[in-house]
Amino acid sequence: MKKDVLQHLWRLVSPHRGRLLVVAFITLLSTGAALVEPLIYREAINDIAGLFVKHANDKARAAAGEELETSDSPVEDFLRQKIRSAQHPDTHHLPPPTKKTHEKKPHTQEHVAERTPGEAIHTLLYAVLLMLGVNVLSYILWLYAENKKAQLDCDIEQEFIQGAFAHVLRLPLGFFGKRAPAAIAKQIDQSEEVSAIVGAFSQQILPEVISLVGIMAIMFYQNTTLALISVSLIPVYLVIAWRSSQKLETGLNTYYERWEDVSARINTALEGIKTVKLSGAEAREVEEYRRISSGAYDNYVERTKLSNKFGFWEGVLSHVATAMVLGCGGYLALIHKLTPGDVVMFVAYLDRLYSPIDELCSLWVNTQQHIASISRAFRLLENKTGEKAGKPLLIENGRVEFKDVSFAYVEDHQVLQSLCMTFEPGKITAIVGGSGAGKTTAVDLLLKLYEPQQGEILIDGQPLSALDPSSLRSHIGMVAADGAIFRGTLAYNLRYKKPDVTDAEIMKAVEQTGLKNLVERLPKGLQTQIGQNGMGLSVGERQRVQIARVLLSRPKILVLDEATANLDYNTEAEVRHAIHQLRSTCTIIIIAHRFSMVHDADHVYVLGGGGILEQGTPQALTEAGGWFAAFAHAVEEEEEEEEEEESEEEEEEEEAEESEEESDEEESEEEEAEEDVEEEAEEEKSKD
Ligand SMILES: Nc1ncnc2c1ncn2[C@@H]1O[C@H](COP(=O)(O)OP(=O)(O)OP(=O)(O)O)[C@@H](O)[C@H]1O
Repeated sequence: MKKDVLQHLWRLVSPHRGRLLVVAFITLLSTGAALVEPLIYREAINDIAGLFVKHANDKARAAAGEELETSDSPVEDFLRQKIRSAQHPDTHHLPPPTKKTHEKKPHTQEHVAERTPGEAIHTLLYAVLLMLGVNVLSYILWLYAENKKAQLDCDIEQEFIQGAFAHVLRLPLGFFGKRAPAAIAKQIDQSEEVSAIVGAFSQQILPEVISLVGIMAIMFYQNTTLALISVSLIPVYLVIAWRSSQKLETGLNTYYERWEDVSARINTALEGIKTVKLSGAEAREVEEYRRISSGAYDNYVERTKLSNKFGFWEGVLSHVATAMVLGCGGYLALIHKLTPGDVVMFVAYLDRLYSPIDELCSLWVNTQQHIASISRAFRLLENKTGEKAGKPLLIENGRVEFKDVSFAYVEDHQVLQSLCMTFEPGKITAIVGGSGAGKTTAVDLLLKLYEPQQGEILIDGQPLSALDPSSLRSHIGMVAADGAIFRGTLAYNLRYKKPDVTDAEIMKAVEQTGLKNLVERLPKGLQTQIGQNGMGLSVGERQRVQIARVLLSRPKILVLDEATANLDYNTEAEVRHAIHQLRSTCTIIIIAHRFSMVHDADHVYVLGGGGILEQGTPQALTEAGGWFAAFAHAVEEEEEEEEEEESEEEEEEEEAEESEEESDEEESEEEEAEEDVEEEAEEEKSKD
């Protein structure tokens, strides 16, 4: 086990060491029964054996005409008489016992002392009561320790997962591009492993070691020869256990990685369920799952087989040891070197001796596995690339300045090169350019999602590198085409960036973004549950929810990255109107492929080749006849076509409605005429 993993483990449990020790101590007390029980067996069995010894001696004494012992107790005499007549029906003619009192001597290892039936019954009764008492007490203590441990488990587990989750959330965005979210989630969620490790520390290692030492001490104290025989196979046992742990430890990292891949695969398919269905890829996804999971299952079966193989040899050894103790113990009892109670006691201890060794060995193997799994989470914690805290942003106007900013995601592909841009407060600045020109990258740098390799970005003169990311982001509202809608109510989603906004504020933002109809249509209005990724909302509605969310946060800097790409022109006009209302209090940055979104901007930057191709007002750029002019021309034509299509559709709809109304009117006229005819006919009938 590596030193750093031990350090992590210690850091995990050390704040709770007091409670851990309490659980360990109570568990230790509860295992005390295991130490006491064989001693009770010995006393009970030796006293019962003493009964037979006494009976044999009594018979010999009677044959020799000696006086038989008796007691003052009538119960004792009755039992004695009962046993004698049950064992020897022909001895009823024996003379009644005289008043010679019995003297109770202790058993020694060489011989079993005589016991009267009363004494044997007495011991048996005490043994039964003592065993019951000890076991019930031990069970109560165990229960208490279990409950304490469950609470401790939850606390440590929660602390650990919470810490890992918080740490991962602070890692830079680049980290999340490398691994599937489900695999990261599995790496964070180490609940089973934490619980097992806490259990090992609190309930297993210490109590098992102490009971092992206690059992050995008692065995050696009772009989060195038999104790030596009992422990003679332990070294072989330990070698097997050590080899088993070595073999099972190898490849653990790959093993856990495979299971993470399995989770990631299922999750990815479920997240993209619509694409899976539309591509008819259900069977392929299942086959892919089968391929990935087969490797993980094969590995699991291999490990289980290996573990069972070693388990088999460990079991054989403990049975051989029991047989040896029984054989040698029986022989020693035969030659009067041990009492039968001693032999039974040793066999009972032997069972308890191998059980903690077995427990400790499998604990070692299991703990290795749990630690291998948990150290994957520790590795996440060791990732120190997390966002560093900094000074809070003291925002005044929200002026943004890019000063010679260069950035590359990977070597050999410079996305931005010495980029200089200024975004003035109270103005709308647009960034346009071809696909892959670096527009989104530029605003991601402004949001501190990535750090530029060169240059500096300033907000109201404060360099971004010195600012706290959370403070910075709290002043910037960003609407992106791929923004998330979370599972929860519509109100929860709207409040996500600013949880304390009032219902009235929400309703205002809802109106500004054209969401009013949606809210009225939904069964529970703002309290309607929205599915994962906005399931249940149209794409345009999802985008409007995000725009409303950002408007509610009243940002000083507003960034719209393709925010209206999925809106029709009427809704886009509504949103544009809402955005323009913020103009006086906000620095607005718009990235768009639609001319309608940028034609009334105050300034436009055209990005390309890592830098600025053109800049100026939309009018100046259109007249200059460069990239922007071509863009404006092409997009205008497209937009006009789309607008025409939309207006044609609207006209058609209106016409259809009108014709429906007309036909309705005609129908109602016909119905009225029919009703009149029917009425007239009835009137004529009644006259007749
Ligand atoms: N996480 C990433 N890792 C590596 N390369 C990336 C990453 N994100 C973007 N890129 C690359 O950086 C370049 C700029 O991407 P960016 O998204 O900023 O372009 P864009 O101008 O916003 O494009 P579009 O208009 O298509 O959205 C592209 O070549 C893209 O492939």
